[in-house]
Amino acid sequence: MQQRPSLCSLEHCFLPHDEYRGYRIPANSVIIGTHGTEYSFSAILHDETMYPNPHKFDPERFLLNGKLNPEIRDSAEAAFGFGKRICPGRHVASSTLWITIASVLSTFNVGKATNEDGEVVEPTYEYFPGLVSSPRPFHCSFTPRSAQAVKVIQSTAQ
Ligand code: HEM
Repeated sequence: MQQRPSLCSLEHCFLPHDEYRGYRIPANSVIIGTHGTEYSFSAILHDETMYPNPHKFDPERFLLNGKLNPEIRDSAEAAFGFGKRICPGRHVASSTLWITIASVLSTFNVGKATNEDGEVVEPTYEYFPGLVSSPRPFHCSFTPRSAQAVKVIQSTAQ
């Protein structure tokens, strides 16, 4: 089974015993924040009360009249962890994702793949299982947006 390695550590060992909202946490318990898993509807990022139909790819759920909807929790509030062990790479990660996605979308039309008969191939939306999951490979289509975009893309090839 193929699984990408992760830079980040999610699990923490709780040294003294403690109590949180009436739940007893014995000493040395392993604590893992439930950010989200591909099978879960209760994890923070798949909370149906906050994100209806949480497994649907639906970026518009974060928008209201073309702007960020303040009623919808920003997923970055949970995706990078919490408290003193929050991900120290979160600003690098967010900026890198932003510039990478913006660069791709400014130069390519991204869409579903077609087969040899010209029929649209629906993506599978399947994930590798695991604590940190990633999508299984799927076919899609990248088409340069213009002749100018082709020049920009070619200028980046070494
Ligand atoms: C989208 C990309 C990333 C996501 C979603 C992510 C998410 C996380 C999460 C959930 C944790 C655990 C926080 C906790 O226990 O509360 C974590 C920890 C960590 N991350 Fe990231 N991370 C990302 C990128 C990066 C990058 C680019 C770096 C380094 C350049 C990095 C370095 C670390 C380190 C060193 C820790 C352990 C921090 C500690 O235990 O004190 N991460 N990350």
